[in-house]
Amino acid sequence: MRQAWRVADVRAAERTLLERLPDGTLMQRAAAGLARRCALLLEDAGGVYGARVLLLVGSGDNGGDTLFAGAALARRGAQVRALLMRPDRVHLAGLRALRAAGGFTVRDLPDHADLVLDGIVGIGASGGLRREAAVVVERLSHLRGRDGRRAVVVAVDVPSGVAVDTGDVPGDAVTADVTVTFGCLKPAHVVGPAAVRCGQVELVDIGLGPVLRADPAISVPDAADVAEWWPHAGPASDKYTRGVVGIATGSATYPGAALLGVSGALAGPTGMIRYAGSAHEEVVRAHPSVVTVPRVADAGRVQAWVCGSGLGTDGEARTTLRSVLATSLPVVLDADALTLLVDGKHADDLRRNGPLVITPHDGEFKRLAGEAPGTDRVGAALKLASWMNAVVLLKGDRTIVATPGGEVWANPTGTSALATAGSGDVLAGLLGSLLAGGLAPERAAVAAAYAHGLAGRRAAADGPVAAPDIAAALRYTVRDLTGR
Ligand SMILES: NC(=O)C1=CN([C@@H]2O[C@H](COP(=O)(O)OP(=O)(O)OC[C@H]3O[C@@H](n4cnc5c(N)ncnc54)[C@H](O)[C@@H]3O)[C@@H](O)[C@H]2O)[C@@H](O)CC1
Repeated sequence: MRQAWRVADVRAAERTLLERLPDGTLMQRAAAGLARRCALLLEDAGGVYGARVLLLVGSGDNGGDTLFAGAALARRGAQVRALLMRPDRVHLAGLRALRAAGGFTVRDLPDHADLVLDGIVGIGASGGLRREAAVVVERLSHLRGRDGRRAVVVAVDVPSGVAVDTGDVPGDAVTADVTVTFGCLKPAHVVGPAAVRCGQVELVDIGLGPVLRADPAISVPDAADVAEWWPHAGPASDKYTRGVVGIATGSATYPGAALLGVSGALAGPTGMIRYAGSAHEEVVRAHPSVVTVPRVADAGRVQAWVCGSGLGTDGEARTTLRSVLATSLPVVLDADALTLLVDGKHADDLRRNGPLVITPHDGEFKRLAGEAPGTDRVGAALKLASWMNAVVLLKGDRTIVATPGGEVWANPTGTSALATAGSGDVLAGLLGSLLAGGLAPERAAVAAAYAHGLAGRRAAADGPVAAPDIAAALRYTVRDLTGR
């Protein structure tokens, strides 16, 4: 698991360290780690000696890191040029170090560079990029290096132009191949469109960890977390003790939603699936292991329900929703069930004891919350989670899972391959199975999003992806993830 901290908490930790260490120590640590990573990138691309390195240098300490790293590369024989955003306000010690190592300043963007270090602005950024910086950033993609290859862009701490605490990208911003960050991750590395701008994120240890006292803002699961959480059958397990998941999705009009939900659940840990709904004949034909009935009331015992997609919004759909909410079991609500919640007729049904997980995309979120997630997706998801007393899985390139208690997770496995009709039905089915298998709601949501993303990637490796391909890939993804 990795974790990200907000700027104010990073600053507080940095202040503590700065009081304990001689002046400049932190910046030297940061610059040394940055230079080491840049040297490795250059070695991969033909060597450090003679490589053309361009530094984009802002007026704060982010520019200082960049100048010191540039000096280290110049000492190894790289031709280092620095473009200063504000020559009148530059980190003077950094500039002196660069010059002493043989580096130069330039007045305009050169035509060629093998490596660009983006040190325009780091965690001290406020608002969108200023004009002089935006003009430079717009032209970066034209830079060419050795053999006509595109210059490799390394962002120092964060890509300039991103909103560090929210992961928003309000305007022009650097798109990096690698982001070298210091001390700890920040939200922009793991959520929102900013995370995509970071490329590969690498962390340089500057000794911040022991003095980071605040709780992290966001956690990012890894494969080991998901494997550890995934419920496993033991020698004494039977189909009931492994959990029974109830799927109340789809309808005679939309049987596909039912089939996809079931196929997602089939990749989960439960020993049995019960389907309740008007698509019951199609479901049993396609999946003979599923026990099917026409109505939730007839379904028998389950340990969790999935309700929503393809249900429609008529009286029968309302009855289905009411029936699952009347239980005290964990419930996943998706798609049409979320639409049904909007008109307020189910307010009383929502006052229940059982855990609730909702899985909106942005449009559904807007209908539920009254406004789109906006620029602060984490903040918006937390607000809705608290308001609905539900775990909110807000779908996106970096799907967010927020709990009513204030915990936030960002899924790192997302892929655009998942943006296809029915993909969410597969996710909801898997999530329901994990809940029925005994996993706590937030872990079930995090683990389902993680496996679903990996399955999307696996399916995409074979060509264009439709939802059944994601469901088919899930089985192998779960095997690889859990070793079973
Ligand atoms: N504080 C510390 O102890 C450490 C800080 N480090 C570096 O210092 C950085 C933070 O330094 P600062 O606090 O000086 O802040 P930054 O260097 O991130 O940014 C502040 C400067 O950027 C300008 N600026 C602000 N918003 C801008 C915008 N939208 N467009 C263009 N320019 C803008 C400001 O005028 C100011 O001069 C970190 O990101 C990291 O790179 C590292 O050296 C590690 C230790």
